Amino acid sequence: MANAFENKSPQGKILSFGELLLRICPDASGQWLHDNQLPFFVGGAELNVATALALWQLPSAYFTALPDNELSTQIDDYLRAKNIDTSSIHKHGDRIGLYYLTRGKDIKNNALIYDRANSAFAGLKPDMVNWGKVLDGVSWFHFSAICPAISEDVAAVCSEVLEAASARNITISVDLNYRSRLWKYGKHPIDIMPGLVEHADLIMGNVWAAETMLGIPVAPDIHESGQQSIYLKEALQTSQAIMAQYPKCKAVANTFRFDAGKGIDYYTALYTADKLHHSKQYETDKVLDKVGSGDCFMAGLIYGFYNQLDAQETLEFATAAAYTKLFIEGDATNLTAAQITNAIKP
Ligand SMILES: O=C(O)C(=O)C[C@H](O)[C@H](O)CO
Repeated sequence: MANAFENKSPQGKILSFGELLLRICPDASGQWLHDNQLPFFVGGAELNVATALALWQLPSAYFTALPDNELSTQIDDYLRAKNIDTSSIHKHGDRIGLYYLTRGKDIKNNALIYDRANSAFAGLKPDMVNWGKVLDGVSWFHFSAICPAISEDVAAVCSEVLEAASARNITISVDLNYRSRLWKYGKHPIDIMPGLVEHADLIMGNVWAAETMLGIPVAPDIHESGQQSIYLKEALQTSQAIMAQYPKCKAVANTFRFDAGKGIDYYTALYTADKLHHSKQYETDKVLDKVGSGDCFMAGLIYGFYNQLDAQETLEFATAAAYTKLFIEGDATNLTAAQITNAIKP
């Protein structure tokens, strides 16, 4: 069966929209102070998506805001060398956002420190950007729940660009990536996200994010058995509830990533055309870098739907993309589409 996006979009650019962040990586022992060295990576959830798509030979474009200075020019050159179209990057403001993450740690703990207040992206306001120009030639628009978590103004900008993209019949995807360290401006995700998600054709996240952001409840005893079949049943219910609540939505994807000692167990589900697909389960007892694995899954879904793969092929590609990212240091994948296809679990 062909996929749910088949007749939706002509094959234009895929524009990822979000804040570029530099990740600074101190080591846990403080050796960086003695060595005068702090490793870093270029990141930001939506840029990680754009980077993967460009590497996989799709027409990938990226919108962010950066200050008009020499550092931004170097970053711009770096992204263009990766075949990312940066022509719509908005130059204003004074800062590039940073985050510090202790080497080898996950963003879901105290090892994460944000230093992104007053960044150029956080300074975006409605009516500042000509969206007609930015969206010219775009057939797919991707954003994530990190953007509206930054400030009320940025949430309003998200709404503005989504209205413009919807009016142009552009396919829209969203990653419900919940960052509890953000959302500090007096609004909760549930106040903002439903109004943005209503524009989305493809919604990716997990059942807990759907609860926090869209108010779709998760069974309270879900962790009791730990069985895959119970989690998949929950994925089905959450997906059906999302589809009922958001009539524009054509596909919902959920990931399940559980810590297992120093490693993880990982599998995913995709609901589309009234059917729940699930991936193979991947297991590993060690992981190098979890950052950006979810972004890679998102990019894999876009890759599959854009290339008209069927739903199961799309899901297996996206899952292998996310899983293989766990062994790559840095924010984005460096594996080609062919390498990922070869890594799909038989
Ligand atoms: O938290 C953010 O805003 C980031 O973009 C940092 C990481 O790039 C992101 O969490 C990875 O998904």
